[in-house]
Amino acid sequence: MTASNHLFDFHPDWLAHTLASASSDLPETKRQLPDGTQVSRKANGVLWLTPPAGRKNVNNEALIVSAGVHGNETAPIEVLNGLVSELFAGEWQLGCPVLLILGNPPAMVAGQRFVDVNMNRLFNGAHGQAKYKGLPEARRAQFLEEMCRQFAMAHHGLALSHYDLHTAIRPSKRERFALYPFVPGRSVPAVQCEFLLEAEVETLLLQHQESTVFSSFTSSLLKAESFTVELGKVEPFGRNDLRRFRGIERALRRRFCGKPAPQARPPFDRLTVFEVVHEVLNTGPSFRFHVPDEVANFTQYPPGTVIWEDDETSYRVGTAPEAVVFPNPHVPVGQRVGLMIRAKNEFRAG
Ligand SMILES: O=C(O)CCC(=O)N[C@@H](CCC(=O)O)C(=O)O
Ligand SMILES: [Zn+2]
Repeated sequence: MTASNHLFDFHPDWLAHTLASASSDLPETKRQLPDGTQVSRKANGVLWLTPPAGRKNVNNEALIVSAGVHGNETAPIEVLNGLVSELFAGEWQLGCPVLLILGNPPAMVAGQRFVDVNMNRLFNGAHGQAKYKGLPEARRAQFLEEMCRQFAMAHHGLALSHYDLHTAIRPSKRERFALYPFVPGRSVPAVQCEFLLEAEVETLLLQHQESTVFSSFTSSLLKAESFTVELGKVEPFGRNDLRRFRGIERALRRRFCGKPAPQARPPFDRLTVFEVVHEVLNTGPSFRFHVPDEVANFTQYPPGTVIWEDDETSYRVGTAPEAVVFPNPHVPVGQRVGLMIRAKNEFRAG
């Protein structure tokens, strides 16, 4: 009997087990891999991995990697599941502590972005708002915050990074891009830009304000270097072309193994950096969004274009062209309808 089928109650892998247990409250279960790596299944879809004492942590780091915070964004879930299967099969050994999270198992089973409420608007304490009281997604966000807090405390001497992996609803003129949460006074470390390039992510958006997304919580509260990483387009389980996700898979495997970073190589040796200049919010019944439904991420608009208006105000593109990301007017009042971004600079590796 292998460690994996024991831990996953005889399901073939972590993902199958997580889907089958989506509506259960599982107790913590611990196992040890043959090389001494400790595996703790903290709850459904949450694995806390610790290498054996004495193994050198070459990059002096601890990693949180999440996927499935939106249940229909399946490719990164399949990537993480594949890496867990490799580790459990002994194909490589763990080089640093890792917390792996499949965010919203009931939404994964339903094949939906969320069940009751978008979980990626519930972090940084937003889960405590009265309107979310009693909702399973609010409880899960609170639990995930607590898991991350405990993991950060347990490894407080190590550099903490968090990669929250997603796929986008719309097609994109830039296939893969990352968002860097806003924390006053900080800038993106070169080593993180190099990691994004290693993962074949060539575009970075700098957020302009703190928010209630998962990566903003781990950045602001846990001082992690965190990113939301958009890796392609939403597809159902089994319909992803996983060859398009090899970059992130390779780069994460390398970090999990604790190997040093490789030299950046063309074409993945420069990162285009954008800054968010305006967040479009649904302002209420008179809100009108002038970006059509089929527009791709990174579609550019010339100066002066009216992007949205309501009966009181409007937003026009400023003096330089701006592009739209995540256009989606079908959100509750007060929530994000899209981001307007402007090119800032380029990061060149090496
Ligand atoms: O394609 C879309 O419209 C949404 C894709 C997605 O889920 N993106 C994240 C971004 C989080 C961030 O701003 O860091 C989200 O909307 O939650
Ligand atoms: Zn998402």
